[in-house]
Amino acid sequence: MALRCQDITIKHGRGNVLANFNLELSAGQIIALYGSTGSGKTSLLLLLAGLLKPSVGEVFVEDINVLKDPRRARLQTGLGVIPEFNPLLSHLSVEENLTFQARALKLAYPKDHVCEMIQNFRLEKEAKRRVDRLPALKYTETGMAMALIGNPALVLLDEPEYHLTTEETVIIWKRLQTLKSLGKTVILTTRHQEVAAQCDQVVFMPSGKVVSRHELSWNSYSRA
Ligand SMILES: Nc1ncnc2c1ncn2[C@@H]1O[C@H](COP(=O)(O)OP(=O)(O)OP(=O)(O)O)[C@@H](O)[C@H]1O
Repeated sequence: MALRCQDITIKHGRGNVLANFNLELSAGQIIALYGSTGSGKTSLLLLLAGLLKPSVGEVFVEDINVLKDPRRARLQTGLGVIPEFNPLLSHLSVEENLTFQARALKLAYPKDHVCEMIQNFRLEKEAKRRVDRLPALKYTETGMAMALIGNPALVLLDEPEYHLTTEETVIIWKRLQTLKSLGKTVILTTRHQEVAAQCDQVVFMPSGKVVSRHELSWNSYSRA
């Protein structure tokens, strides 16, 4: 089991973003949280990352209770760039950001992990550049490197196609397939049907209804 959300209610202000929300997903898949603006996709990512507390409910990642054991859960969960909660420090370089993350996760041999990520994402030329001066693809890849540096089982990405060209989106998609082949679970948010349709499973937000790609019929489910 990659994750389980049990009877989750998230309140923002006076309203509920999610109410009595339940979700169970198995490991090793690419999963889309698909829904329109304001349907709670980012809130769910933050919840899974342990960065948002629900008013009610429990969250388990790899059988770790995220609310009761956030430190252990954090080692299993890598979060990419989220506009509302961006882990990238804009005035620091790629290398400095990765080093910061490696130290925050208390990884042994942080330099080795930083070098590995820079090599894997072919960020050698950009390593000393400030992240706010990177082209969009390299910025997204730096966010993915930040998410992956602790070798988590679950990788969370908020609209990874955002700001990217079609060709760049294909490059990111290949990277996601590689993560899947390594046994990782990838959860991404999207507002785009064509992105969701490429994923193994689609979670319709805010209902939490899960449909596998093979069962998907957009005509009947697009308003689920
Ligand atoms: N910190 C906050 N305080 C108050 N309301 C919030 C907060 N964060 C999110 N919301 C509200 O909660 C609802 C869900 O927001 P969320 O960002 O999770 O949706 P989303 O599906 O990711 O939307 P988008 O596709 O635009 O990113 C929205 O109505 C939003 O305005």
